[in-house]
Amino acid sequence: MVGDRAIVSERFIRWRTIVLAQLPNPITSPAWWQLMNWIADPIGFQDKCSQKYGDIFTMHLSGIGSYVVIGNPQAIGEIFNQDAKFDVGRGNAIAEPLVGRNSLMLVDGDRHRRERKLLMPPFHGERLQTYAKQICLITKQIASSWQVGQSFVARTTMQKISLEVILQVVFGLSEGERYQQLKPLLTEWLDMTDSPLKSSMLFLQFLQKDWGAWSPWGQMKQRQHHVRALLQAEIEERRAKDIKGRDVLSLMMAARDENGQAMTDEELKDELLTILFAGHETTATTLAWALYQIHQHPDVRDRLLHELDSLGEFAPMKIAQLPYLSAVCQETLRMYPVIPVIFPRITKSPTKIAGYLFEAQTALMPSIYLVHYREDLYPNAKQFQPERFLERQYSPSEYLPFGGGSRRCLGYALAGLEMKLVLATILSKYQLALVEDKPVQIQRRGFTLAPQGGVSMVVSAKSI
Ligand code: HEM
Repeated sequence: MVGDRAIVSERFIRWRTIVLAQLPNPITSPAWWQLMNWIADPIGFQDKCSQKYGDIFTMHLSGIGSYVVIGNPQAIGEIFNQDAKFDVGRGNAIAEPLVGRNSLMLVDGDRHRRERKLLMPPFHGERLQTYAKQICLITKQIASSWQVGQSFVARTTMQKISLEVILQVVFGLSEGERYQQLKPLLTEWLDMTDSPLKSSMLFLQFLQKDWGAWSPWGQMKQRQHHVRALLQAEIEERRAKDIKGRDVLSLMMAARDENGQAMTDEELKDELLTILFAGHETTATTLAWALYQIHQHPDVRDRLLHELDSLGEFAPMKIAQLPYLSAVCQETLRMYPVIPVIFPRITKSPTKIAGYLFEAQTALMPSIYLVHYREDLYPNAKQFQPERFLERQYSPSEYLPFGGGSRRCLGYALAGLEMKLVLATILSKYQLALVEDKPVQIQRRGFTLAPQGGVSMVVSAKSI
């Protein structure tokens, strides 16, 4: 028996070696070790691998699969330019337990094009202007409880703001019993993966066992069930009362595809959860990093305040156009990609990228982190220098915080607007300071990367 097992495992190792040998620069450490590193420290792991193997290498994550990690902008440009040659949705199956199988993130081909067409309008163009005032108001309301001398955790407060934005702007909920139930429930649900250890249940299938309310996965499923039931009740009530709001859910319910088909209730719920997961933590975390960097650099803060003052009035859409504020947000997104890699692109047929011919079914994973820290593109890449975005234009494959091609983040315009308006509202009313002088480290939080400890801040002064 032992001999049989040895032969089988030897065959497996030989097979894996052949498969990996066809992919560029395979990492040689065991697959389980690579998975542990990927979960615990995806940034340090990528740093070490790129130093050893260059800007294109292959990692093998035990139980998940092999990925060709790409930190080379030319190669990424080739991928973006050949969108139709790749599937993306099926590579995101890992997110299905959270967002549901109809999620935009999980579908491909015509289905993806249809869903994107239905979902795009509420997040772009004039629609955005209607959300601007709401975002400023939400920020003012949440910050109004701050007292001088009071400390707070920036990420937690930014999460309150971004959750409220999603609830009001997307779900159309700002009061009532359903809103009161959903708010704490969503926070508890999202906080279930707030450390690398807790995040491992998203990556390790053997932890995804529902053994009732005492098991972490059981609790996860229970909360999900509860959230979905509340969303279903909201959809049914709106339909029964023919309520037509200006929020994204109302627009989604009214949208029809080219065949006159509306979205089903399951699709509506899956897309709401997709927007919640994709849009809320990402924006909150980036805002926390922005506050951290702005308060580490008094010159940046002074220049921002000067720019805001020069406007005279507090006009949201003018704020959104301010060049230095925009550069501060861009530099924050460069240094702290909340999602370190974009969605894997899976070749549908043999495809040539960067001189390599990849067989069908190869997963290519462009790395935002590796590109954003290239010294040839961003000199002194470890330093926060917003000016670089005023001095130079970067191509879509050199600067990709929101991914690219046909899968580019659906909410990039909303996220950009929200970041600028929240920062402008807070900076013009409050003087804040960092509680600690030491550097804040990056830590995994679910599928995202966040500041360890969340960035502790204190309110030093308020202006009326
Ligand atoms: C700072 C905030 C945000 C960052 C850094 C971010 C980043 C990203 C990235 C890197 C992708 C993958 C794109 C690719 O593979 O090419 C993505 C996809 C996506 N994002 Fe965002 N995002 C943010 C905010 C938002 C917001 C506010 C929403 C919704 C309102 C949103 C909704 C989505 C959706 C639905 C997708 C999937 C798109 C598709 O598959 O077609 N994101 N995002």
